[in-house]
Amino acid sequence: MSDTSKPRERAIAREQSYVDSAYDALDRQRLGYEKRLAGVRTQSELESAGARTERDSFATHYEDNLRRIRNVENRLVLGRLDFQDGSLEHIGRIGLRDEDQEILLLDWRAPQAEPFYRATAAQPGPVVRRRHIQTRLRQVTGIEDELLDTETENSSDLELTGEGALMSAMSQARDGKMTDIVATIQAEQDRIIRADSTGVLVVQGGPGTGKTAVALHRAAYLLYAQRERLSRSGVLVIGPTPTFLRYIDQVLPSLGESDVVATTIGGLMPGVKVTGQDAPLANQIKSSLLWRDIAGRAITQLLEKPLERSKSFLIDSEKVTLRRRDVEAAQKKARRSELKHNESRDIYARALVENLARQVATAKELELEDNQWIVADVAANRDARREINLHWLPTSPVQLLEKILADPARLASVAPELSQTEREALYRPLGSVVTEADIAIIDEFAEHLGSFSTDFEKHQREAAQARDAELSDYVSETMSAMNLGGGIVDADLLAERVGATGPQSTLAERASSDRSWTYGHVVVDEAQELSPMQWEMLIRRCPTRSFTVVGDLDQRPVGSPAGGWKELLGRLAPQSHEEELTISYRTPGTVLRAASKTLGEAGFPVRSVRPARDISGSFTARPTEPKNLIPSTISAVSDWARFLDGEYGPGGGTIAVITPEALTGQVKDSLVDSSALDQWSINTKGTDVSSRIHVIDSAQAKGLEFDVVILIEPREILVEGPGNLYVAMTRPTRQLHVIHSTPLPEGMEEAEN
Ligand SMILES: Nc1ncnc2c1ncn2[C@@H]1O[C@H](COP(=O)(O)OP(=O)(O)OP(=O)(O)O)[C@@H](O)[C@H]1O
Repeated sequence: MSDTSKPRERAIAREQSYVDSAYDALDRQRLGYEKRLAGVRTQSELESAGARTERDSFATHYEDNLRRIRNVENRLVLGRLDFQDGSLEHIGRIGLRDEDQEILLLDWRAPQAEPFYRATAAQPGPVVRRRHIQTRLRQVTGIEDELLDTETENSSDLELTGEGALMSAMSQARDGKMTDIVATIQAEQDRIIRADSTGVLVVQGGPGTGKTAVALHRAAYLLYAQRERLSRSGVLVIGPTPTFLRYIDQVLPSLGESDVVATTIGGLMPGVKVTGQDAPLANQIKSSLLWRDIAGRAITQLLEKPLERSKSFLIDSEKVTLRRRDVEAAQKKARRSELKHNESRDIYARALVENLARQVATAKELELEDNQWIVADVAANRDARREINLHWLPTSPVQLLEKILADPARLASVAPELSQTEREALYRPLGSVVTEADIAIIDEFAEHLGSFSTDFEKHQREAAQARDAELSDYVSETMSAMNLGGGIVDADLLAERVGATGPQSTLAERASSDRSWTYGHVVVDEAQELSPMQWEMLIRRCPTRSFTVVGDLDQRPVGSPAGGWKELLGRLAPQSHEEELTISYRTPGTVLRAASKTLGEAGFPVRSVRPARDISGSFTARPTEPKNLIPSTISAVSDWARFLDGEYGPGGGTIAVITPEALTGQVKDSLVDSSALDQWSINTKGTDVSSRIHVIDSAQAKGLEFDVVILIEPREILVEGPGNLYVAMTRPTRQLHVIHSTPLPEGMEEAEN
């Protein structure tokens, strides 16, 4: 670098050499793990199972680390803080040290990195300068400095930090995958990300205020700050739709974190797949906490029935009688055990088998204690077994729900609170598919029933538990012998990982396949939609009640629970406290104002949201004839795709056509068939988030964003629900274009003029 070069170029060159040394350190780590991995892999001639297990455990550990290093490669260095005393710190996606163990990069989550997100000109603390470093691949492409020791005016009244980097992040083309915001987290977001994890933190925020981003960065923060606790229990993330989960699935890995289970509410019961949908009334009834009482009644009335009349059998040529009072006594004994229904069945059955065996022994004038073969004969008698089973039926939760819903008389007897109309709304024949609202009920039933497994499965489970215990001792010895561990792995964890067979080797995979798994922390996105039953299910997943709950009450669909957050959270309310996010980083001001005006005019005023930026002309509307609705849509998609080509290069950016529910299929088919759109990929399956063009309804649009939204017939979407229209209008980052053959809703018309 010559002396004549400008100060900015010199600064970039200096940062480049720092960034180079950070990547050198990352490469050294990578090489180290690659070597060790190759080393354990070459130990192929291992005789004992223990030695093989040891090799596998280390291989898994090295592979995990290599994956983590690969994931943080992009934009490794985020920026730098200069302090009053002349010292400086570089902030990175992960912490790194050089060969002399000196800190090269501070992990963004370290307490010393906090001022990078929080220091302001008004409250700079010891910081004199904050520098954002922009990189592409391993190249520094720009720096942005904020001097905090001078009375510099913030260019907006929003107190945005790193405005240049933020504006550049916000105006990037969307590609169907959410990216992390670690370089540009804003102060109000950072306070939430680093908040204490005890209790229920509720984050209310309008569309685009970064609730999802904040919730995921908070998960990464907690995994860092409480590594010890959370690496054993994991974090559960609940999202609204499978498409949404795909949309966010890169964020945590890019922050170097993977011990997270991300699922929808419908995915929370291992082995139960949701393929159906309830009508609104059935959905509403299934949300009610009433099912907690129904569960108890269903079990006592349907599965633990009294014996109406005594039954006699011939066993070993002796006549024995199963009496009503003996069945009752056996049931009482089983209930006293306080085990769950399926699990206490052995106690019940053993009592009755013994009762009948005693009758046989008495008739034969034998001592039962000396003649245990009689017990075996009774247990093997088909008639006796059948009758005993009938009064304490082992059942799976799905079977129990099926049984209740398929039989109106049964439903009436276990749910007398429901009206005839409500019971009719719930009816469905045996063998029907499971819906999302069923899941929380199935979970409640499972809680009362306990595990339902065949004897073979029981035996397998016990054997696996014994194996895990042995393995844990073994790995612990090996670990101390090899000086491994330190921080994120411990003997039990490693043993669990190694001991698990087949693909179920990561904590996330094991947690998601175990209904009774309890997580260390639960993050709930789009939380405004959860029903009381669904909250109950989540409390079970995290009995310590450490939750981050993010959502927007204004985006509630019709039929969602009413009231504020306290009402919504039910039993979680006493532990909850609320924070608010107020600045939208997605939606241009013009579009936000149009949405707010439209909802206000329709009689559903929404909370105010301050836009971080505006794009003039970002809201447009075009009337059309009903017969031209589809051709107009096709030509709008084509026009806007070309517009995006011009803005971001060919194929850049995404377009969503958001339609009323009834039109989605027709519009999608027409777009797919249209030769005018041949050159662009259309998401036909629903989950293909990387397509350029999407045709969805407002429910499917939840949580997502697109460069351009083409909104069809907004008046009809308003009829579906004000929350639906609010969601649909606030998805674009660049342009909202409305096509309508019916008049625009009132506020929208004015906003357009
Ligand atoms: N600090 C930030 N820096 C850069 N981009 C940000 C920041 N905060 C949020 N964003 C971006 O703003 C967009 C909206 O964020 P996000 O989806 O988290 O909002 P949300 O509040 O969950 O929205 P909604 O309620 O509408 O689903 C995303 O593209 C996100 O990356």
